[in-house]
Amino acid sequence: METVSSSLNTSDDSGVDLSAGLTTPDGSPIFSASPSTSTIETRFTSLLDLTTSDDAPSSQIRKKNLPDILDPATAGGLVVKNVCFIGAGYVGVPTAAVIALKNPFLRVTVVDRDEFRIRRWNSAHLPIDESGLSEVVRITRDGSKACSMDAVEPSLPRQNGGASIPARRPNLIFTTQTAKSIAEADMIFICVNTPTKMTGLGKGYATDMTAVESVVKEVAANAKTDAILVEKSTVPCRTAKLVQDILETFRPRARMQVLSNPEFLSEGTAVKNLLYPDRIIIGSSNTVQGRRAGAALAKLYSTWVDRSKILGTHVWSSELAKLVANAMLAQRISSINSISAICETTGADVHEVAKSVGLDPRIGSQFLKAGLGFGGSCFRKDIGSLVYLARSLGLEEVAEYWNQVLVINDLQRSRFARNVIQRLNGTLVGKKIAILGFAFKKNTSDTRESLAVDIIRALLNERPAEIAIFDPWCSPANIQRELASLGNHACIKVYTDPYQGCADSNAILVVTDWDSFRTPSPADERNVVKQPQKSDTAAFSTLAAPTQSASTFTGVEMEQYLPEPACPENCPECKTSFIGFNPDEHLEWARISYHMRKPKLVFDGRDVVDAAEMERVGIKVEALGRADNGILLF
Ligand SMILES: NC(=O)C1=CN([C@@H]2O[C@H](COP(=O)(O)OP(=O)(O)OC[C@H]3O[C@@H](n4cnc5c(N)ncnc54)[C@H](O)[C@@H]3O)[C@@H](O)[C@H]2O)C=CC1
Ligand SMILES: O=C(O)[C@H]1O[C@H](OP(=O)(O)OP(=O)(O)OC[C@H]2O[C@@H](n3ccc(=O)[nH]c3=O)[C@H](O)[C@@H]2O)[C@H](O)[C@@H](O)[C@@H]1O
Repeated sequence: METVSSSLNTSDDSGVDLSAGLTTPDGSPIFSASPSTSTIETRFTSLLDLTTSDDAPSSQIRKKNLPDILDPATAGGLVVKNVCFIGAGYVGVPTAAVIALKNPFLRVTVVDRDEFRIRRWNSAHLPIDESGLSEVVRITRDGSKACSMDAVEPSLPRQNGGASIPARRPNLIFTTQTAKSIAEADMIFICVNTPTKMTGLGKGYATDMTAVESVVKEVAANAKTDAILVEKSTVPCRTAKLVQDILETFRPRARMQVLSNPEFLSEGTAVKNLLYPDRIIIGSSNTVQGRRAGAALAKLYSTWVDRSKILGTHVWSSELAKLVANAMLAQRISSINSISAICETTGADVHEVAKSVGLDPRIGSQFLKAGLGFGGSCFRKDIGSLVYLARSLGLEEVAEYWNQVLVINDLQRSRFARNVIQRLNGTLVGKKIAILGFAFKKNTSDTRESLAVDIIRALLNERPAEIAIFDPWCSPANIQRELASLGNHACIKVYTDPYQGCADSNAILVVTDWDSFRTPSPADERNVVKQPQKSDTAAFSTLAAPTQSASTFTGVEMEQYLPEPACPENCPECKTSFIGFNPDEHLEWARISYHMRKPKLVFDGRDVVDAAEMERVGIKVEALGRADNGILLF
């Protein structure tokens, strides 16, 4: 990596007293043996060894104000020209694409061992559906033409009085050439998956570090000696030590720095979250080199993120903060879901309770939506990781506290399935059950940790005639793949037409909160636009600091786009492109009701249908978190 001259003092410049002993805020030695630490598993014992010579614990940093990570004195002079993202998934690509967009002179390479995925990222058929992502990828991967601002968005503020958007060269590359891409990079982001271990030590809780370990070995073998390695994947606290140890083992003379820079985006709003982040956390070791590396990363973000939102922390704090953020969000969901069970038998309405509680600004309204529990690829595994960490430290009560979030989460689906079976007279034999929604939440086609799978598993035991699945956005192939864990069941069918899927069903289960399943209301009409707005695409091109108002998109073909890569003859994706129901349309519930069989029940697991409206079309609704109509107390 190129280094330009810097005023950086090589002695410690953080204002932190590094001579102090390794102590916690209460003065006790960090991670000192507690009565139960003898049970700490060996893997964590080695991770907990804090005695690296160039490092200081975060407790010492906490005693003084953190230095501004973008302070020129901290920043040093590292020049980053090439970055490499390893892992072309939900995190790797949106993050790489937005960094490429906002740093047009940076060369951004995304590598993945999955050739199919990379081929699709290089095609007109992107493998991940995210609002605004195809626009950003087209501009950064293909470059763009100069074009007039007026053609794009007359109301957007002009830069330098100019009325045109300059052309851009491509600066985002997708490839399977891992070794070459790593070798060229000044900074390498690890964005590979970190699922839960399914076998062996810590199974069901501990993080499976196989992919991270394999990537770090590739970095050790191929990277520049002073490359910066960034943990973007969500990893257990103290992974940076593990990474550093692997680097030192396989590349003893290298001087690579390891940073933690966790990602907080949510699927469905990834581009928006990346363009307007709440915060950027950059964890580094408490050394001159560590802070310098952190500052080099902070500089990439500072091209569009206000420096007040870029927080430098110690690397362990950064790693742990990501797990804690997810655990606390999930904890709110389990908290309100635990109340939904009480509501169902008392006559209270959990959604009214949540609204009443959330109006207290100290509590806030977000993540208080009761439903079937949280799905998706991260909450479960990240809480599992936290539980495992606590257990490994001998903190059984802490582990149990967080584990309870998972227990309540599973309970929601089993309560829901049990209610379905009971309301259908305790038997599903000869009955058709339709499932509306397979994605783990609306506005994504991600089927990982779908809530539907647990429900279907429970229903299958009752030998239904058919379980029909419809989702407006998930491809039938992905749904089938996700169902493979249930084994072969001829009664499960996946439909691309909701009306066919629901025809002849005795009951319909609403499993995903898609707006299209809602009974329309005037409020819905006002909120239908979820597509990209012209102004944001314009902001992409001008590199103007985006305004908060330009936070949605409208998917208009922009005149600065260059043609997308042409598909080969017989392109498999052109043939199999999934064209389902338009997610912006509302289901016609009257039409569905007409073709249903008695007792025409809808079990609403997501609070999306209005019981009175449904009653009008002949459907009875059983809503999670609301009293059964028969149990009203007054
Ligand atoms: N999905 C999300 O919304 C968020 C995920 N995260 C974290 O980011 C990490 C990645 O998650 P996703 O992007 O969802 O996963 P993903 O499964 O979509 O993508 C991971 C990619 O890494 C590739 N990969 C695995 N091992 C590789 C290797 N040795 N060499 C090259 N490529 C390799 C896989 O082929 C895959 O394409 C995880 O740690 C996750 O917890 C963090 C925030 C949000
Ligand atoms: O680490 C990650 O992977 C990400 O996990 C979540 O993002 P995501 O899983 O994409 O989706 P969320 O919007 O958080 O929803 C997760 C699940 O909780 C459910 N949920 C959410 C909110 C709520 O009030 N109630 C509720 O049941 C959703 O339906 C969904 O099944 C976090 O919100 C992100 O900040 C984080 O970066």
